[in-house]
Parts: sequence; C-alpha cells; structure tokens
Amino acid sequence: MLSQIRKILLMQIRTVTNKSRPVALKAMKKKSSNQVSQYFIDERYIRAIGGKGGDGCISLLRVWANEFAGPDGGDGGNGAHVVLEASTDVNDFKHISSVLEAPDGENGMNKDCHGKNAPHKVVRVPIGTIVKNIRGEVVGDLEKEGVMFVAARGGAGGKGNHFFSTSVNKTPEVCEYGASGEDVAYTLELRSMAHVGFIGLPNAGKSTLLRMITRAKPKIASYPFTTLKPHLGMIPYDDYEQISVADLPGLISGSADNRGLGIQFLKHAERCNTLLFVIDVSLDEPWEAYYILTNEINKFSEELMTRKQIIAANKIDEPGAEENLKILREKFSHLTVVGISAKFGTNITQLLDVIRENYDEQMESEKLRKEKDEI
Ligand SMILES: Nc1nc2c(ncn2[C@@H]2O[C@H](COP(=O)(O)OP(=O)(O)OP(=O)(O)O)[C@@H](O)[C@H]2O)c(=O)[nH]1
Repeated sequence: MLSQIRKILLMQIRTVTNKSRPVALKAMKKKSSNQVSQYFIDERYIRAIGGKGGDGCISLLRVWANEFAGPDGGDGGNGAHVVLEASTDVNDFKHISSVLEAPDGENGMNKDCHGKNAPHKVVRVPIGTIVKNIRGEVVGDLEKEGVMFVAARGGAGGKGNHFFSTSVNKTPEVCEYGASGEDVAYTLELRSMAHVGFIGLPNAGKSTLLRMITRAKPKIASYPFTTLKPHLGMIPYDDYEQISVADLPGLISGSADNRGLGIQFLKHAERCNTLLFVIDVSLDEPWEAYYILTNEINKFSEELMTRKQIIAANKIDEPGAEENLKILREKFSHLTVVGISAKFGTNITQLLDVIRENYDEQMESEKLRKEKDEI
C-alpha cells in the first residue's frame, strides 16, 4: 500500500518537474573547487597547557630539644588538565582564548601534608566541535552534550622527602619537583548541524518536506509535535553537491521562554546558516505564523534573525491557499516566498533552486572571508 502511494507521489512529481529524478537539480553553476564540504566551518587555533605538579617538600621533623625524629615533607598536588567539554550553552569559539592554561598543583608541606590537586580547567565548546592535532588529524569529535576531551594533562606532583626514607636516623634532603604539564596545539573546528534549518509551527509540514527532498524518513502525522528531535537529511543535486537540511521540531509561541518543546530547539536553529520558514498557507492569516516564529527567534537571539531567510508556503493544494499565498508575497516582498505542496511535490524544484542559489552565495562569501583572513 505504502509503496503504491509512493509511486503515485513520484509520478505526480515527475509530471510537475518533467524530470526522471524527482528531487535532483541540474547544476546551476559549475561546482567550484572549494565546495567540497557540506558543512560550514568555524575554526580556532588553541594551545592547551596542563598545570605543573606541585613540588614535594623537604622537612625534618624534630621533637624534644630539637632532636631529629624523621623526614615529614609531604607530596606536591597534581597539576590540572585542560578539558574541552561539548555543551549546548555555547555556539561558537568566541569565548575561548588562544592559550588555555590549567592551574598548578599545590606544593607539599611539612607535617606530611600533601599539596592539593589543582581543579581541572574545563572549557565548554559547542556540540559538533572537531579537535585536530597539528598534523591535521582528527583526535576528538565532541558531537554530544557532555562529551569531554582532555587536551593537555597536568603534571604529577613531586614526592616529598618523607617518601624517600622511612628511617628515622637518616635525614634525606631530597624531594621531587612537580612535573610540567603537557603543552599541545590544536585546531578546533565547528561543523554546523545543517546548512538549512526548517522552522515552523507544529503541523506545518516540515517532516513531509524533508521526506520529499531528501532520503530522510521522519515520522509524519496530523497531530502537532510529532517531531521531537531534529532530523537531518541531505538534498542531492545533479552535480553531486549535497546540502544538509534539518527538520527542527515545531516552535510555538513561548518557546523562547522554554514553553512547549522549549529553547533547546532554538539552539539547534543557531547552528544552521539559513532558516527556511515552513508556513501552512491553508490556514487563516498564515502570516501570523511568521510573526510568531520570528518573535520567538528574536527573543532568543537577535543574531539568529540576521540569518538568511526563505519562506516555503506549504499546502498550496488546499482550498483558499493560493489566495493566502498572494497576500503573503505582498507582505513579505523582501523575502523569497515559494508556494509549495510538500505532500504532492508541487514547486519543489523551484524551492530546491532557491536553496542551492543561496548555498552557492554563502559558500562564495565564506571562501572570500577565508582568503581575506589568510592575507
Ligand atoms: N494537504 C497537504 N497536507 C500536508 C502537506 N504537507 C504536509 N501535510 C500534512 O500535514 C500534517 C503535518 O505534517 P508534518 O510533516 O508531520 O508536519 P510537521 O511540521 O513536521 O509537524 P511537527 O512534527 O508537529 O512539527 C500531515 O498530516 C501531513 O500529511 C501539503 O503540502 N498539503
């Protein structure tokens, strides 16, 4: 049954696009040599220096009348590690300084007191951070909340003179110095979750659109909040370029204040370079959806509102939708508005053209920015 429905849908798309492959596009531009990656990359060079271990202590315990009773110098504490931890609380590397130094361990003390171990220096990095060594090899992939990478180990604390002799008759004037921490250089790279993020109210048709244009198989249902976590897919183009897209769970009024599925989904949106608003134009006054969505985004992050925006006005197959689409176009004449039916494949090629053009433009300006940085 399902495969029959799929066949019918594919036939419909073919009628619309008149192409043998329903979703792929002809290359609009020759693929330039820099367009090999499907990810936008943010980079930072860092040097991580572990803390030095505390020195061991030399101390001679004396008892009555200054009589020598044995060595009692304690050990030094361990130097701290520099640790990178993936966290949704940060979205870029702006807060990370180029030299990350962990604190030193405390020196040992007399009366067999050991110095304290230094607390580790934990630096939060965005989820999706890749750690590379100076040879460019990937040594860490921080793709989940809470995943940690020890970038530089702290040095061990030195032994105090107590360690070197247990004999009360000897006076060992020896101790160890604490070892130095590691000193390592890395490149941090941030992979965006997807180039395009679908933003929309629940039930707008985001999952249906993702299914239509990629091979992803998100759940589709006629009730809101079917999508509870982001689904990723790749749009394949005829020139073998692929663009990553993410179906983000539906936003509602109050999401920025953590209502509904809350703020974490707006955080996902922050990792997309383009926001594709999926708006159900079969509803009354569908432009209200855009205002609700942008209001939530704006409350969450003004910067997010500066991202490129495209509107996919969905469900144009429904009665009254064409009329609404006209008004929507007039209201948002400053944006690209494509009327589509994600369910029946109407104007999907047109939408994919818009996504591709925008992607090519962004890649070009990213290339120029990198060239400028290198000068
Ligand atoms: N008529 C029509 N119905 C559609 C279209 N696109 C999606 N639908 C229907 O709308 C309902 C919701 O679609 P979904 O794709 O699950 O919507 P969603 O935005 O992912 O929903 P959430 O998971 O709640 O965020 C389903 O019943 C779809 O079949 C369309 O172009 N035309």
